[in-house]
Amino acid sequence: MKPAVTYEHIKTCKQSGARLGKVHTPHGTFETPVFMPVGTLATVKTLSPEELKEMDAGIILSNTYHLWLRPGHDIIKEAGGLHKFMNWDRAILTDSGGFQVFSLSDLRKITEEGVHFRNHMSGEKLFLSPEGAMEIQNALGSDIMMAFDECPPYPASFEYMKSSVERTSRWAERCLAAHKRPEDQALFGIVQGGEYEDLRKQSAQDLVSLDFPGYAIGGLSVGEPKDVMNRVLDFTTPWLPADKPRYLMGVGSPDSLIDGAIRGIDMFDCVLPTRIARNGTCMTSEGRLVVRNAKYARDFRPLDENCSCHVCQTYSRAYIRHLVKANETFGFRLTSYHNLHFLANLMKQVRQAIMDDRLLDFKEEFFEQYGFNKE
Ligand SMILES: CC1(C)O[C@@H]2[C@@H](CO[C@@]3(CNc4nc5cc6c(=O)[nH]c(N)nc6cc5[nH]4)OC(C)(C)O[C@@H]23)O1
Ligand SMILES: [Zn+2]
Repeated sequence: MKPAVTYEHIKTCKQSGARLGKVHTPHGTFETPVFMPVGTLATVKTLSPEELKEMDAGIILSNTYHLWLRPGHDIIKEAGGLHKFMNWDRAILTDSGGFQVFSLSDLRKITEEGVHFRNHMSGEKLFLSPEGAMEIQNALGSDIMMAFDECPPYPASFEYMKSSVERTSRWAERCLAAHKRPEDQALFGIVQGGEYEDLRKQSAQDLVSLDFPGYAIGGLSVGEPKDVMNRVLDFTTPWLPADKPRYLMGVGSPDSLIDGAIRGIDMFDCVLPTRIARNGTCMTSEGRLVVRNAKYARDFRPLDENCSCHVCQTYSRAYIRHLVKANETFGFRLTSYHNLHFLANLMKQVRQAIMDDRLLDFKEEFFEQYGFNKE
């Protein structure tokens, strides 16, 4: 059977080893490396699908855990699936819920069967298993589904991490067995193992032996230093097949996106750009800009003088500062639009640098201008 999602390798950057590719899905093709805007509750907060198309977003992310609790996957199924429900006709990836349980709710108890926890809003006792996570994602109809995994807290002991990796591998098998629509929806495995090289290798080999159509690297962007993340990528990606997509979960700062692409990652997601936008912080080519600062009260320049987005062509820092200070929703729409456009444009520049075999040079130039080298 033809897999629902396939990876097409275009070229490898001679200077960095980064790869340029395309991912073909039942809802269209997107180029990689790609940053995926996060739409946890079936909306990329404050923005419309039309605005996301303006910035050429080819895939967005949503969450099993959140949509199961609210509005309920049965309602979304009745609506004809998540694409129809939210009027998004391009690709959707859904995370499986395991991580969200750990990052959102307390009173969690993990067993071989699955995870017992409380609804983070109502306190109601709930249970989620690999089979449950598959049923919900099959109902949502996402093009890419994630396996139900455990993302252990950082740091974790080797012993705990080893038993967790082995359970996550057993859960991955249960996910494959429970997945009802492999011809329409691709199920990606999630590699765990913390910062332990042999556990990352064991996790990757366990999952590759199950022949998933794509692989995520989980257990990162959970508070570890950036050099730890980069080291884990260096010794994990070589165990993943070159002809399948590689997805680094939860990563969205400009430096980590470039460093991840250099290490062979194709897909990224993070709430960072839209989360910081809602408190008035913007990503610009000269670094972060906190537009609510008083120094911008009479600054009539755009957020970013090097940005081609409609926000930067139309509105001033003074106006956006005024809106954000007044807690006006339009202000957060403008900062969110710009931040996502900024990352979409960054990934376009990364793809061009790979095409031109100069991603390491691009990294140097970008870091210099953005100010990372000063960090
Ligand atoms: C960077 C930034 C701003 O992103 C925020 C906040 C804290 O980090 C984030 C992002 N990091 C992140 N790591 C992940 C690991 C896994 C994983 O191992 N398995 C599965 N199924 N899903 C995952 C999703 C992940 N998201 O995770 C939450 C808690 C969702 O908020 C995000 O700091
Ligand atoms: Zn802009």
